[in-house]
Amino acid sequence: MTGVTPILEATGLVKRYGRVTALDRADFDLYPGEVLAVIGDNGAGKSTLIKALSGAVIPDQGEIRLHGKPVRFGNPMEARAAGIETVYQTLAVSPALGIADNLFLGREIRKPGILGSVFRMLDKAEMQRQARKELSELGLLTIQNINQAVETLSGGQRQGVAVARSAAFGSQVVILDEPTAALGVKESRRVLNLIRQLRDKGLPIVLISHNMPHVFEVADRIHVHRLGRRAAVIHPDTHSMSDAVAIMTGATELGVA
Ligand SMILES: Nc1ncnc2c1ncn2[C@@H]1O[C@H](COP(=O)(O)OP(=O)(O)OP(=O)(O)O)[C@@H](O)[C@H]1O
Repeated sequence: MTGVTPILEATGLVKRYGRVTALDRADFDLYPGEVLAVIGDNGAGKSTLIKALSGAVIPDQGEIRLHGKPVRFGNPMEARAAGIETVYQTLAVSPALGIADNLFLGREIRKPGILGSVFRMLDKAEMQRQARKELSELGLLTIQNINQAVETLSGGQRQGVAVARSAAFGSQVVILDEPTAALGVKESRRVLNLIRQLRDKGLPIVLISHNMPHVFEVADRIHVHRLGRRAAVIHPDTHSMSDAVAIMTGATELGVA
């Protein structure tokens, strides 16, 4: 993609944990409007890369650029404020809260005027209205009751709420960490459709996954991580799953950036 500035880009990221080098001069780029999958063997450094991009880990060396401008995130809140939303498989939502509450967690809408500014009263009706709108735009309104506790939802619906939450707030980039790992076939399908919908709405997505068929189904490009760095970027239409596995395991160095 020559001539197009990546939305999110990293060069030469290094992160050491004692004697372990989790990131060893890793590069990364994400372009507008794409689903980029990140794959790699266990321990290859995928999580550390994603944590560095989302402010959860501060790299020892290297540079991260958002819209071409260097950024330094001291913590995940700073990355989020800059528009990088990360949905972790486990920490996606607060189970005991309702759907609308989950969507607005940490960004609650207050009532207008003095009720909100002084008495900090929440505008529940407005939050429910926006939650309903967001979920129906994403085709998730099979969920009947917007105040239903998230713990009563299915795994796929929960993931949907988490993804909707990340998509709802003017995000620039959404990072999904193993979104289908705990889901059944039907629920995985819904989440994959959701990923496509978000991409079609113009939101670029980073998808970390061990599930090759899912990766090959939705990704526009595939970043293959090996031994702490990007070993190759491949395309699902020109490379096979066995090419991907061969690069992951070091059996071949084939691949194009
Ligand atoms: N907090 C930490 N302290 C010490 N070592 C760590 C820490 N986090 C990651 N590592 C090490 O860094 C290397 C890369 O780990 P990372 O979790 O990034 O890999 P991964 O590709 O995400 O693996 P998996 O697919 O198994 O989740 C591993 O050797 C791991 O043991």
